[in-house]
Amino acid sequence: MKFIIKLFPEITIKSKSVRQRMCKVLQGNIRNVLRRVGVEARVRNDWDKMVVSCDDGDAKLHAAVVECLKCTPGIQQILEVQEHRFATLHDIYEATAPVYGPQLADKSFCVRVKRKGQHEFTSIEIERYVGGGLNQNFATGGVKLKNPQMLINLEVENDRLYLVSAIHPGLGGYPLSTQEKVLSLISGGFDSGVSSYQFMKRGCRVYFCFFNLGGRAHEVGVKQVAYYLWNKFGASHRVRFVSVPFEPVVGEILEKVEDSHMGVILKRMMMRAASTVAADLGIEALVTGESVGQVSSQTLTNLSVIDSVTETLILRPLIVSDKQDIIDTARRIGTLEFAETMPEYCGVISKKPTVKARMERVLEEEAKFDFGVLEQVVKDAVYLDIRQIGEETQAEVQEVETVQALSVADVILDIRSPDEQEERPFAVDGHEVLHLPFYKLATQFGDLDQSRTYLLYCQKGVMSKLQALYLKEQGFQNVKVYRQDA
Ligand SMILES: Nc1ncnc2c1ncn2[C@@H]1O[C@H](COP(=O)(O)OP(=O)(O)OP(=O)(O)O)[C@@H](O)[C@H]1O
Repeated sequence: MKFIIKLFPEITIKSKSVRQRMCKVLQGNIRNVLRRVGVEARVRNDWDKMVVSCDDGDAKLHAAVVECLKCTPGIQQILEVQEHRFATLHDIYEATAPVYGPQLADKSFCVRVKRKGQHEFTSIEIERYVGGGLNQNFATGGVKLKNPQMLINLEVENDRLYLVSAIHPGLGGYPLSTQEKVLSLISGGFDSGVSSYQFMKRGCRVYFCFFNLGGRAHEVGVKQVAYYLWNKFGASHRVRFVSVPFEPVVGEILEKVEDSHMGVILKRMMMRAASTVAADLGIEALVTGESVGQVSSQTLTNLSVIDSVTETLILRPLIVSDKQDIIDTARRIGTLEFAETMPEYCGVISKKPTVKARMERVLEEEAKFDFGVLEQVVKDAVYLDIRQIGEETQAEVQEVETVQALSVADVILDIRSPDEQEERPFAVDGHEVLHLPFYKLATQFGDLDQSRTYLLYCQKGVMSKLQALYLKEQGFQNVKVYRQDA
């Protein structure tokens, strides 16, 4: 299969050398992400577009290739094409007729051509020639320029003809890693997932930093979101997931800091720790999901007090976004369901948080805080290669059996999101498959018939392992993981 990749529009205003560098990066990124789904692709750079050629086998793999390209930053549009060489106008018709002619029975149609290069004919002449030929030689429903039942898109460039069979919108943005790295403070809610995604789309390698405020389930959940985002939009490059065990800091704040200042001081502690982690990773900017006024304590005064704790640049891409827009983006990128069910583990919620923190007062409160505690948690931070999240889970859940063979009493529990279930229906011959999306497991697994054994199924086997671990922790022993290729 061949794909034409239309580059992000901003590339046209880049200098030749920047453009070359960005294209080279994108070429590599495309190869990398396709390799992850088992496809070795050739990527030809043609200045204003790229042509990706690969053997993508069956329909399932083809869909996986398209999905990868749709989620790769720096791509504006993806055209599925057949490539032909031609010399004359008639050659174009000859290549087009066998592909589209049989599909045109009784259908109105229209031919649209985009042309580049020196030719003896114009785009309109090609449209007329090919359209006329198809209309004469096949039993079509006639040419209709407005709202035809079938639109035939052709791209002509020098001596190459591309027959376009499908057009998919790309992500836009910049190719990943053409911009510098950032450290995203991720808490698993709607906001930090979206802010992380925005930086990936803009071409930054997004590393993740999570402050564990207490709660294994929260950490599992946040790891899931970070892994999901990386796997979907950023898998061309390795990044780290850093988990900082922040419970001792929370304890220290609860004990020593006056109630109204706890929130601001917790954030200042996070920024101090994140700056150290960032410096350690050679990263110059932190990203958060904060926006003005979202909660009463996210005032400009407080944000400014928070910022002053570090020289590291703090970026807040959602600063003026409306919550509904953030939620809509979360839904579009697939993080909504994670966020909706993320357990809240913040014990440091002031009953009456200050909206106008004063610096002197903050310093006074912080003077009571033992900074040795902060130093220690930063030392204890765990740095994971994000790919390890899958592997780590595997190691942690040794006691969760992964099975391939099914016994009659087993029930497969498909825990994928409803969208995914609809897109890629999953069935096993002669076996019962129940559907319970992962975000309902915590509340509804207990309602299932507990005399049965449930084999959790998801596409990649990562989520099912994490969830199996979680259920085991909740005391359910009747869970295993189901892999077709276990
Ligand atoms: N436990 C945490 N670990 C890492 N970052 C955090 C944590 N808690 C908060 N943050 C960062 O601070 C930002 C604001 O957090 P806050 O709790 O005030 O808002 P929020 O609405 O809960 O954010 P989100 O929707 O991203 O969870 C988050 O977007 C995130 O970037």
